[in-house]
Amino acid sequence: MDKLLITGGVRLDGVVQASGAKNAALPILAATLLADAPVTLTNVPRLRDIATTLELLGRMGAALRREGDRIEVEPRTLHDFAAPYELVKTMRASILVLGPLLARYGRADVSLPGGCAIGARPVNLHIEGLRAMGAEIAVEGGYIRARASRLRGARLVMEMVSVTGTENLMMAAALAEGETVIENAAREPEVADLGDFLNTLGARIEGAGSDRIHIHGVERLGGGCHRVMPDRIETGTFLVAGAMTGGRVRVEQTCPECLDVVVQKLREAGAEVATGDDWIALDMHGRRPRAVDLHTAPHPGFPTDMQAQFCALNSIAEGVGTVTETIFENRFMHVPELERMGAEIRIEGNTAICRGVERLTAAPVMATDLRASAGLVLAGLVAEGETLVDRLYHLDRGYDNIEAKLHALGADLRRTSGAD
Ligand SMILES: CC(=O)N[C@H]1[C@@H](OP(=O)(O)OP(=O)(O)OC[C@H]2O[C@@H](n3ccc(=O)[nH]c3=O)[C@H](O)[C@@H]2O)O[C@H](CO)[C@@H](O)[C@@H]1O
Ligand SMILES: C=C(OP(=O)(O)O)C(=O)O
Repeated sequence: MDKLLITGGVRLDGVVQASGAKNAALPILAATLLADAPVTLTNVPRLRDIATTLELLGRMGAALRREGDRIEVEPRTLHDFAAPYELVKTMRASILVLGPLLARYGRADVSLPGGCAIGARPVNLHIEGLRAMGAEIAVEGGYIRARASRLRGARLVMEMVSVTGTENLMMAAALAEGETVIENAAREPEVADLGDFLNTLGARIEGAGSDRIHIHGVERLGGGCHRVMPDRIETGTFLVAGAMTGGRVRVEQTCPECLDVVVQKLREAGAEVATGDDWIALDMHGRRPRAVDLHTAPHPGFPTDMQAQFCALNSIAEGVGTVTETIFENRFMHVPELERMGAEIRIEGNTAICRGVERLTAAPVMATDLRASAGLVLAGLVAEGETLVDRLYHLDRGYDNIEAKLHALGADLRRTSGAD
């Protein structure tokens, strides 16, 4: 099992290119199932979750070709309409094939994802929305078994803001008969990117990226080409790395307007941050960050996927900072590991109260989920000594070549196999 060995204490300095966004590429790959012609995607990140999605699409019968960051999908050879438990359990985003399969092929058997290390993660809103569009859905044996001759457009009012829920329903509605309106839709930029992709294939979607999405169902979707948007969470992670090490980091090929709140928090932490069309440059001028207070919220609020990284920042910052998690009930698994490195953090309900320490000390730590791993890597970058981050497969789900990118910024780290 791969581990990351990090020698802390280097002030990061340099330029890094953002990869394509995992959380845009996954729904877009699922949406290729709606098409009636080949689809080409570019800027697809090299991640374990992408490999899992390709395995899923391949098992269903899609023909796939991958070259670097480019993936071609021929969906017309599809013959199997199931997402089995063994794949869904490794990647919750598999639930995103539910809407496309049902809308395009009239049937889908998708394993229930269940919870994961960060919380319960229910999908009742996906099921209720599809039912409102006329689908017959049974939940049995751990599977969602959905059938529909043709979905009908409907007015869907989301009781909670759900990112994958909005995406599943938007994809299903693209091929439904008539009009669908999704109220209280998730406003994440990745939802907008999915809407743009579907419109490229011939869908008629307005308002994706706002809280009200209007979809005029069409008879068929054709092929097309789409460039996946940049990864705002990867971008934010590198910026926090710059801030924590007192360094200077410029992220290019990214999406500054998707990171407004994160940039605001970095400025509050004392960083000088400049932005351009597609770049963000952070300079911490060798200073120690100031602790920040934040609470996670659906976009445009502070992203839950950046919370662990800011816990790491607060752990070495000046002062006391509070991080309140409102999306998931159990997303503080990084806290006990940070404490093993000397962080002083107290959890009260859904808030982590952190009094920054002058320095962390290296320790072997264990990653429990994707962003927790990112938080521990960041802590390792500033800790005294050699930090060994175990269970790196979590990190590989969502960070494209992270060690090479950090290395380019001057970090001292290397991947080791379990045998080392
Ligand atoms: C709003 C939000 O920040 N969503 C995050 C969520 O997306 P993801 O799509 O995984 O989760 P949702 O957005 O659906 O969940 C948001 C909230 O709604 C609840 N819920 C969701 C669906 C449902 O059918 N019933 C229900 O009760 C969830 O328990 C959660 O508290 O995790 C992703 C991975 O960390 C993040 O990238 C997203 O930013
Ligand atoms: C937890 C994440 O992903 P997933 O929803 O695939 O578990 C994430 O992107 O931070």
